[in-house]
Amino acid sequence: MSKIGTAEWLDWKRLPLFSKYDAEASLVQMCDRLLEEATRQGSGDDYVRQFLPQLATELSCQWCTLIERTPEWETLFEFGRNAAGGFPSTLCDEALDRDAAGLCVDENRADWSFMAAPLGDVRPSTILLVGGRDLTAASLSEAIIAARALGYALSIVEQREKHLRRIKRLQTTLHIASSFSSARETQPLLELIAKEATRLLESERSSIFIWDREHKQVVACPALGVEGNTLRLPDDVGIVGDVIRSGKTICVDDAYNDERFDPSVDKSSGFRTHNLLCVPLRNNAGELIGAFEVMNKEKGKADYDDADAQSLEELGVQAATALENTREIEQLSRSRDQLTEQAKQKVQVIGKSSAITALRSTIERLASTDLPVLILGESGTGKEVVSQSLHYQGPRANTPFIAVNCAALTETLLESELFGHEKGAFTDAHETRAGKFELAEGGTLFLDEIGDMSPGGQAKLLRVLEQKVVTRVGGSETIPINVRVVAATNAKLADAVRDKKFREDLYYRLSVVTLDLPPLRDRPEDVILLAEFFLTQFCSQANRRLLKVSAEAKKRLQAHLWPGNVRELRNLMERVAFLCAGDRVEVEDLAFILSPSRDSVVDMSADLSLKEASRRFQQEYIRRTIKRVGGNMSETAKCLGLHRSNLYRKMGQLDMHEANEGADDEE
Ligand SMILES: Nc1ncnc2c1ncn2[C@@H]1O[C@H](COP(=O)(O)OP(=O)(O)OP(=O)(O)O)[C@@H](O)[C@H]1O
Repeated sequence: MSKIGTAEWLDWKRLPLFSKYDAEASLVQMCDRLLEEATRQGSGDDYVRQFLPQLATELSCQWCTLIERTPEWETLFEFGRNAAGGFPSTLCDEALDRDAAGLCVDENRADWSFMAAPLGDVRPSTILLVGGRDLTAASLSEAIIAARALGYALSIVEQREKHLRRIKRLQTTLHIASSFSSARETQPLLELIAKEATRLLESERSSIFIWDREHKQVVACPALGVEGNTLRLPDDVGIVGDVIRSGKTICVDDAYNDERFDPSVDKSSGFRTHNLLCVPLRNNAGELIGAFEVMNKEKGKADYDDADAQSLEELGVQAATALENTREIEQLSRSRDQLTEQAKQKVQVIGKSSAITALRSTIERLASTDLPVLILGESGTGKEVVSQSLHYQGPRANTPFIAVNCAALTETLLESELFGHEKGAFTDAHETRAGKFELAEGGTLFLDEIGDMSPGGQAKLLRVLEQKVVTRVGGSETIPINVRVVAATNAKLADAVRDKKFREDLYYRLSVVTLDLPPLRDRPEDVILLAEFFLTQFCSQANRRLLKVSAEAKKRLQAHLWPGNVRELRNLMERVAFLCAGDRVEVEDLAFILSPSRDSVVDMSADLSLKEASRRFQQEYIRRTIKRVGGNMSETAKCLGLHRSNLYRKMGQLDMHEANEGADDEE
């Protein structure tokens, strides 16, 4: 250490005024250039390295250095050689304490002096120290000006670098957030969050602790090194517990010397935490959902600081939002799977006849393909059930199944119904609406009663099937579609083709595979199976014990001709389930319902209003007509003097279930 004599001092406030002709004037110009350079330069320290030799010349000194007390004195920049060899620590300490520039002579070398000037409040622990042979107190004012200028220059660049670092981190956070948003599952997302936090915060490891309020626990995920990769801990223990309780960030520089630190996680994972940063994890609504922690800042980096905390908090907001999204997606897909499973259970093609057994195995084979299927059969034979079965047994099961009753739509409506329309495309088009093809995207579109489609409708449908794009009515944009089309009809479509009522090209496109459903009267062995299947469904709906069917009643059911096919049987079982008085279905229960004479009788015994009496009469009358014409709805409509779509509407108004089954998409 250098010995120094009595020092002379000058502080910033007592700096004399000087004119542009004074010696200091050129130094002021140098400082001006220094500040300009620092402002221009984005980062780096070239401007200081260039300034020190110029300053040495200006002050006529041989050694020029910037040193910082941390609390030991450390050299930041240096130019020239300290010929005295020693270091005037007393002068430097005093310069900082007094906030004044000081000059003293080295006691071992009378020809060598030191001059120390503090850089001021912007760099409170740094000083400019110079050494040389010809230093005099006259240079103190120059040293103090140069030191101040250096302080401002360093702080300008420091601030700039801080801002640049912040911008870079924000950019990285944004980039990371976009990778979070594409995650669909929680577990891989948690691993991604941990990986990105580790990288962004230059750390060794990161963990997310999800707060399970109900069980007063936090769940560490991923808990690296822990068996099963998850770890549950009480929510009031350790640093994480403190963060959860206070909702505030905690930074720890020496974990094992911090009494809040709980080493049990280290014990379970075999990891050794040195320092850590733990921030509260909040969702978009600001609710605390856990804590987010990074551990062991990379070697060679400073400890975690406020900028790190800010970055981790910001990343935490993105992580929490993404986690909530994946949870919602998972919940939705779970309930979607449940709904699909329920739908699958409901859609069963019941029967043990050889025709139905063969049909089931054909459905199984066709379900995995995208082949267009045409289902033929009398009304009520199960065409829609078969089409649903094709859908739910195949890879499209989780996607929409949309049914359209082509007979229930007029030609003008059909187009907008199938292909959608733009707002204002026609008088009633108040809003833009997607068509059934769009709604069925990825899934199956069931075109029921295809035989009743108008020629114009057939032409448009053919175009869509060929080009696999739809254009909304009134729109110009073509929308690509990926939809499996299954069509059905109770008409003799081949005859309609021969009679030129149905386009041949469309017929061949739709009927790549044809399934012909036999009427119920041709498969009496299925009747009891179906009756019991429906009875189970309706008894549970009616909240009553399952009804047994007596042997006599079974015989009666099998003897019936079932003009309305399975639908008729189903409706009968519905009425039985609700009306049967005993625990067993006896032949009398069926005789009452199946008897042709009773079929036409409307119970007028109760005190009915005229409106209710006529409603019941209409129901009965329509039912009777349907029965009379063998369940053919077009025929029924004709007999009743109604348009087919008006018949469906009427039946809907009369709460007749047959209407829903027959005209799902009735306008
Ligand atoms: N094999 C079957 N197994 C189970 N239920 C069936 C079967 N066949 C028909 N059904 C039931 O009978 C009713 C009528 O069937 P569906 O609507 O599929 O007939 P459809 O041939 O499409 O009639 P329509 O030609 O009048 O539209 C439905 O409730 C359906 O669930």
